[in-house]
Formats: sequence, C-alpha cells, structure tokens
Amino acid sequence: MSSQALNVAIVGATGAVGQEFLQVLDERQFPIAELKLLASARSAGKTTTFKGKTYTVEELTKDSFKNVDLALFSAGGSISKKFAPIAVESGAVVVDNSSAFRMADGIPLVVPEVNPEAVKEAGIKIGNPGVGIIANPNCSTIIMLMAVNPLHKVAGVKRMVVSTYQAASGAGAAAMAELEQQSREVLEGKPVTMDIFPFQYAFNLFSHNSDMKPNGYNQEELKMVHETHKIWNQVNGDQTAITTTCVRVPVMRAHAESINLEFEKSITEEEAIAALEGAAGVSLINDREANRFPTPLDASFKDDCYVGRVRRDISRSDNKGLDLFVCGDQIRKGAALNAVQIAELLV
Ligand SMILES: NC(=O)C1=CN([C@@H]2O[C@H](COP(=O)(O)OP(=O)(O)OC[C@H]3O[C@@H](n4cnc5c(N)ncnc54)[C@H](OP(=O)(O)O)[C@@H]3O)[C@@H](O)[C@H]2O)C=CC1
Ligand SMILES: N[C@@H](CC(=O)OP(=O)(O)O)C(=O)O
Repeated sequence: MSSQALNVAIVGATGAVGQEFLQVLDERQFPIAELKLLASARSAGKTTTFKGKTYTVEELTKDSFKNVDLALFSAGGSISKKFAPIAVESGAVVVDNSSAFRMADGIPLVVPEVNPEAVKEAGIKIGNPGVGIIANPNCSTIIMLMAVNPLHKVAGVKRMVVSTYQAASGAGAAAMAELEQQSREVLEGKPVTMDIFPFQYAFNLFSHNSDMKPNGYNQEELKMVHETHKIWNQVNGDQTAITTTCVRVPVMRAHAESINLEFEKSITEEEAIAALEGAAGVSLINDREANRFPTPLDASFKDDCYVGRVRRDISRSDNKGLDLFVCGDQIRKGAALNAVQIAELLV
C-alpha cells in the first residue's frame, strides 16, 4: 500500500458489517484522510468513535459523496442500486457488499487472494470518475473459495458439492440479537420472540432464508454457483459443476461449509495440505489424532479461514476426490475484511 490517504465514506455504518469496516480499517491502518459515516435517517445524529475521534452518523442522501474517494457500501441491495451510481458519478470508487452488481457485465467481483487482477482489468482506480463499482462476493462464496482455490490451482476442480452451516450474522445485527434473545427465552422456559425468521432459531436450524426459486434452489445457493464461475472467469465455455445446500444454524458470526471436490487431475492428501499451508488467508486445523478440526468459534473475529477434515474421498478409487471442512468469520473475511482488501488494491 502507498500512503495516499483517501476520503472514505461508509454506507450502512451502523450495521453489523459497517461496524466491522471501522474495526478492520483501524487494524489495517488503512490510509484515511476524512471519514464519513452514513446510514438511514433513523440513525442520523448517533455517534461512533474511530481512532479516538468521535464521528456523527449522517443520513445518506444523493449529496453525501462530494469529495469522497472511496465509498464502502453495506446497506443492502436496493440502497446500493440507488446510491452507488451516484457515488461513482461524484468521483468515488465504490466497493459494494451487496449482491446488486455482482453479476453485472464489466463489474469486477473480487476475492483478493483469488482474482486481484480483475480490478486493474476493469480500469478502476481512485480519481478516475465514472468507472468505479467493484463487487464484494457473497460471504459463503468467499469462504468456500478461500479453501478451494488453492486446490483448484493445483488440480482443477471439475465438480463440487457444498453444504453450508451459516451464522446469524449473515442476516444482520437484528438476527444476531434475536438469536441471543431466543436462547435466553428458551432457557428461561418463556415463549420465543420471532421477529426476524418465521421459525424458532435458537436450538434449531433451517434451510437458508433467501428466496426459493422454482428449481428448488434458494438464492444463496445459486449465488455460490454463479459467483464462483464469474470469479474463476468461467463465464463462457467449461464451467466447474457446482451444487450447494445452504442452511442457517444457531451460531453467531462464522459460517462453516462441508465441501466435496472432484478434480481434473490427481491430488493426494499431502499435496492438498501443502497447497493449503502455502495459501494466504488460510490456516489449517487438521489434527486427526486429537479429533481437532475447525469450529465457528475458532474462526470468529479472525481474518483467516480455517480448513480441516482434509481427506481422500473414499467413494472413489482414484486420487481425484477430496473432502474438507472450512470455517470463516462471515462479517470479517466474508464481508468487511474482503472489501477493505479490495480497497487496498487501489492505494
Ligand atoms: N458480502 C457479503 O456476503 C455480505 C454482504 N452483506 C451486505 O451488507 C448489507 C448490510 O448487512 P448488515 O450490516 O449485516 O445489516 P444490518 O441490518 O446490521 O445493517 C444495515 C445497515 O444499513 C443501513 N440502512 C438501512 N436502510 C438504509 C437506508 N434507507 N439508507 C441508508 N442506510 C440504510 C442501516 O442503517 P440504520 O441503522 O439507520 O438502519 C445499517 O447501517 C446486507 O444487506 C448485504 O447487502 C452483509 C453480510 C455479508
Ligand atoms: N450470505 C449472507 C447474506 C448476505 O448478506 O448475502 P448477500 O451479500 O449475498 O446479500 C447470509 O449468511 O445469509
């Protein structure tokens, strides 16, 4: 990173991801000249401290982006659709956490450890008005690719079968609060409050809450498929076959995923472990003797994604199949950290 300090705006600054943005920007000493915190009218006037200085949250309006170099959006797709083009028009580069622009032509969809070159290829740089939305992938996609991409580079993934165990954080701060409240209510023998999900969440699990499509897949599952193809630049021609099942579990902030991989070329367990050990942003917890593998709590509040259960798929007679398990902090690498790493590619 150069030391060019930027005027930064955070859209959705009061939310779970917005608050994590502040934490990550601070920890990574991102070069900030001026900082603007934006949210809805409901939060205007609230204060937050950053690096010992108090900032007042402002209402997001079309005039919010004057003199802003970098806008980090995490206030949902409809806000991004309306305000990201306005921010770009005002001269800012937008890193958007929502799904609004992920599959749009010409918008790079980036995991910095996987396809950092996509930013440059799109001609996006600070101070280049009019060209400037970069999309942050879906959190389940990011966490999956952190584990799978190092293996894809060695042996080429032909097909993958993924099941997720997704945390409350993926549904926002209110869902996290509801999980906590319901847990207390169940333990105290009280009826549970169900404001966010139509199910009891504490001590339960359910199919992911995103829209169900006519083919029986929900939107989260389809995002993992289509976003992976875009990130791996498999938009035309040969595509990795991917099928996914996404489930919401009563965990606070780290997603877990069980992944079965079929490869084009042979890859042994040892080769897979070596590739994962050498991968940026990946840590292994893979101790068979101690039966010690990653848990969501291992990954919570951490930058790295944790991989374990690395094993040859015994349903095959060759060395072209592997199973593994990954845990990653949904708010951090799945959202704020990945977005800040994208922004670091610009400075
Ligand atoms: N890349 C990824 O995988 C992830 C992406 N996300 C994206 O980030 C978004 C926010 O997630 P999260 O932080 O968990 O959600 P929260 O519900 O915790 O926070 C929502 C934020 O959006 C703000 N907001 C809501 N409505 C408006 C509005 N009309 N104008 C301005 N600001 C508004 C809220 O402000 P207020 O306090 O005023 O209501 C709040 O700051 C998600 O909707 C999703 O698009 C989230 C998680 C992972
Ligand atoms: N993937 C998040 C939800 C989310 O914010 O997804 P997206 O960024 O694709 O809208 C979850 O755990 O539910």
